[in-house]
Amino acid sequence: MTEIRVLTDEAQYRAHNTLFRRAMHWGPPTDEQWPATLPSYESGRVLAAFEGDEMVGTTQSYACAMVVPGGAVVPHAAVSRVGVRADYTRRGVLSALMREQLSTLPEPVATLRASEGRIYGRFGYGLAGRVRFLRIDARKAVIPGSPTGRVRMLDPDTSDKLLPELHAEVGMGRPGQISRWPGWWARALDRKTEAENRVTVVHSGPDGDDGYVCYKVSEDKDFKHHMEIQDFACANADAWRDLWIYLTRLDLVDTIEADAALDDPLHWLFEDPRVVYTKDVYDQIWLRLVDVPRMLAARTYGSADPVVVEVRDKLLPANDGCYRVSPDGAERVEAQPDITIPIDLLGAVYLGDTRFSDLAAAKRIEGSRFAEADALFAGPVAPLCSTFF
Ligand SMILES: CC(=O)SCCNC(=O)CCNC(=O)[C@H](O)C(C)(C)COP(=O)(O)OP(=O)(O)OC[C@H]1O[C@@H](n2cnc3c(N)ncnc32)[C@H](O)[C@@H]1OP(=O)(O)O
Repeated sequence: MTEIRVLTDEAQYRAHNTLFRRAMHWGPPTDEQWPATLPSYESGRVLAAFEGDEMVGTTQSYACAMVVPGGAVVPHAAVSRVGVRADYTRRGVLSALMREQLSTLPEPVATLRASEGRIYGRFGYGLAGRVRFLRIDARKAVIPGSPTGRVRMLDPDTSDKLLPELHAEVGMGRPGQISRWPGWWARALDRKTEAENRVTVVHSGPDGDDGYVCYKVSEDKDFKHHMEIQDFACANADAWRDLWIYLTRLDLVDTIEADAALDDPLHWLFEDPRVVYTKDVYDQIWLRLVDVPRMLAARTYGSADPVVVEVRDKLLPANDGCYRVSPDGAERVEAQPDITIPIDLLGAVYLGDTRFSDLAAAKRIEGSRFAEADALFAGPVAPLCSTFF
């Protein structure tokens, strides 16, 4: 009989971390890694599955906040470290963990990064945001014109102090972006394991600091230099352009690799748009609406005639019901539905990455008036989450 417990002390957290890491085929946390990992264990949010006294499965979540279409910021649970001991898989351990976690989360929405695409739909998570992985030919990347602001390089101590504050100001510009919690920063800024050889530069415009980029450059066996953009956030187009001017004018860099939103207009910066090559598009945000009435009311909607959407949610049946969505908002109603949609697919359309008409074409949902629903849920910009957890 699987029992789910809330873990409470450091020894249990370390066992949790070891189990999760083994499930991912990684070794246990080293003594060097552990001090920066411990702050990522938040009291009350760490669950483990037990068979008798043996820990056999893990999950946890971090409390933070997420931007929804229209710009509102709502409480959000970042779900992570899901793992089941290899000798206990396919016996319902993950299912028990997910049921317990979903029924006790205080936040109205949760997201996670999925190791595999077939796991989380059954628990109501839908693929809600994708990301492009770009490679830029830095030797040919010419941005005409001059920068408008100033870019300055930070020493590591200044960067450690400034970045959390600056990210909170400039890093929440798209639906799907999430705030960062202290345990996230503890790991990201840990110079022993993560931040070694990382460079941070900050952009300032007329109103002060308004963007930053963190990058690392490494050299391969053929003496080519490759830059990896690790973190990039800015509040406006001038900061964005100036930071890219800085990056592409750096000496001794052959290629630059970066993540970007599907609609990122980066190629338009360059004289030759082909210097930006999309290497891959992969799924990033898997989103679970935990409290559907609250989340439908939190976002804004485009212009179209109202549509009644019927939601079906086996795990959290309080969400079941019909919701009338219009440009003025969303409310629960007793009415004939135009569209019936399972909770995972409502998650998929929520941030605007996917359209109802695409799901209908794929025979994943039924109903009518998909064009109106598309117009209501469409957003001006594609979602993105630049915070890996
Ligand atoms: C957010 C993150 O942390 S992502 C990281 C997830 N972790 C990993 O990938 C680590 C390696 N894998 C594991 O630890 C485990 O196999 C897990 C967590 C993926 C699944 O745990 P299990 O306890 O085996 O899942 P459980 O037995 O509850 O299965 C539930 C259902 O999901 C299905 N399922 C589980 N894992 C997979 C998978 N990898 N691919 C396809 N289906 C899967 C099961 O077949 C089962 O289907 P059913 O309900 O139709 O019978």
